[in-house]
Amino acid sequence: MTNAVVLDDIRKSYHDVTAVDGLSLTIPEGQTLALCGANGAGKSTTIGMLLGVITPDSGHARLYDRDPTQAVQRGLVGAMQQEGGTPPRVTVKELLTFIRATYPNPLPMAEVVATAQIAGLERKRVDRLSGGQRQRVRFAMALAGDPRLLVLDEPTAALDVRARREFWAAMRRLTDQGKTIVFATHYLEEADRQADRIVVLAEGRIAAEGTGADIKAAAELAAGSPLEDAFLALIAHKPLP
Ligand SMILES: Nc1ncnc2c1ncn2[C@@H]1O[C@H](COP(=O)(O)OP(=O)(O)OP(=O)(O)O)[C@@H](O)[C@H]1O
Repeated sequence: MTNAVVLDDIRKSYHDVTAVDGLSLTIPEGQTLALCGANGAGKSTTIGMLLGVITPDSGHARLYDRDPTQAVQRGLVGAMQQEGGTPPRVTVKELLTFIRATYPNPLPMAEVVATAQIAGLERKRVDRLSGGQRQRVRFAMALAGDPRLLVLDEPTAALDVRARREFWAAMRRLTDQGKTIVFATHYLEEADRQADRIVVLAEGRIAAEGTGADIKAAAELAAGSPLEDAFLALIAHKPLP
């Protein structure tokens, strides 16, 4: 089986803060993986190293058995990081046209627009969108190259209830096509419902992983308990950042 992602003992510190502390993770192609953890647990730093935008102090990340930067350049990966990434003064359509042109086999514009639910926004300036609209445009940017792997840092954070529901319906269509998806979230019910596998990070390490039921078992809770209870039990001894 092809592995989309291999993280091998990656570490990253910022001065005296250890953001990621020897994390190893293999994600087979086609899997949907949720990365959960408290503020400061190391999710975004892990995603940054996975994408090759943050260099690990030690260990290494491989995507499709390549260097992450090379995999990104080949259009194998589409990413939506937490903030920024949209230039001012261009329209949504101009931005997506430009991005699609940088990929060898981009997704047809109509499919990008439909999947990211941005119909009607194409002529708007990117810097005049609402938070939720901008988030959907950033999702469209991640989709534009028709990547095999989508890496999404808190993709539903600014979405309203309907947009969130439609986002997950679109994600299910993508997983049905065999895409691999890695997403970070604070919404544990979303992780439980949408992911094949949940990884709980605490202080830059994997505190528990598996299905929602596995996470509850790791926290020694009954299967019917809310995942949030398991999560809080697993990170209970960690101080607030
Ligand atoms: N560029 C940086 N410079 C200094 N410290 C950093 C930097 N980036 C992250 N950190 C620190 O590393 C730790 C992990 O941060 P990271 O952003 O990976 O966490 P996170 O799990 O994504 O948090 P959140 O849920 O709040 O987005 C935190 O203590 C953070 O303050």
